[in-house]
Amino acid sequence: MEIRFQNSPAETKKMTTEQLRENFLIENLMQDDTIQLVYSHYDRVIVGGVKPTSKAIELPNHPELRAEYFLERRELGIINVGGNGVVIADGIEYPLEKLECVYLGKGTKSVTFKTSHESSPALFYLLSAPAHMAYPNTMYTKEQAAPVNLGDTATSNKRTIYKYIHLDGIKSCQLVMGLTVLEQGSVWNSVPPHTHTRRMEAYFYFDIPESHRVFHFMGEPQQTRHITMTNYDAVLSAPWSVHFGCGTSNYGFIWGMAGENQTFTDMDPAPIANLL
Ligand SMILES: O=C[C@H](O)[C@@H](O)CC(=O)C(=O)O
Ligand SMILES: [Zn+2]
Repeated sequence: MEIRFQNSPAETKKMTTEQLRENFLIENLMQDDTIQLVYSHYDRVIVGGVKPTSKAIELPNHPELRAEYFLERRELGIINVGGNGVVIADGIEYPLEKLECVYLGKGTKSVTFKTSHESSPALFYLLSAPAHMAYPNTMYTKEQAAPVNLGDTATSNKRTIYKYIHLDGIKSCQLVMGLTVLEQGSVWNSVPPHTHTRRMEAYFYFDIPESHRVFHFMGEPQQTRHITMTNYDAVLSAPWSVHFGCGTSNYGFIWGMAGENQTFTDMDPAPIANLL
């Protein structure tokens, strides 16, 4: 597990492209028969990826957690962006098709990931945050996520938001998690932009065609920077940072947050006309 400490706004505005990428970009999350984990000190969130192909993969413990097992004092959100797969939590199987989600609460001792068909591996994206009580392990399909249509083709941001873990969906201590899919011809996400200094956020981009890229914007609203994202890359958004992006094609992304509150609409607008 890689550990990433925090960066201040003052430090971040002096960073080169390479430094921005080293500190905020998370690459290579999906590698054959491995689990990849990155511990961010922004709200102590762990971002991960699991790609089981021929064998089952277990969620490991890590000495940095000083726990008996990974979820002893943590909760975990899992969304599959690949072929059909199964998450097994304390002996109970949760079959997950593409874009389905399972939440595992504090106290879940054993977690195993499996692919159903080796020819089309499951790709599990993980987001974990510290938890103070045990909410029940719960699975949701796309339909249960109450899809909401947002944006407009005129502004190239027509998209559908699926909310999985939030106040009116799967209950959690602090995780808020879901995904957004852009329609063909729509390329801008999360516009108009916002910050929420009460919560960090992480974006994980998927379904970006191989020869295309998403330019993910970050930084203080009057000190924006961008990070060029490839398919299956994630990016950390500091609580003080904007997070929005523009692709050279349409794509999808998983968003997830943890911090002071779980109110999805608790956002401070960063109006487009004020961005620098
Ligand atoms: O705080 C909320 C997050 O930034 C995302 O949910 C925004 C998003 O998915 C979108 O507008 O498409
Ligand atoms: Zn946000």
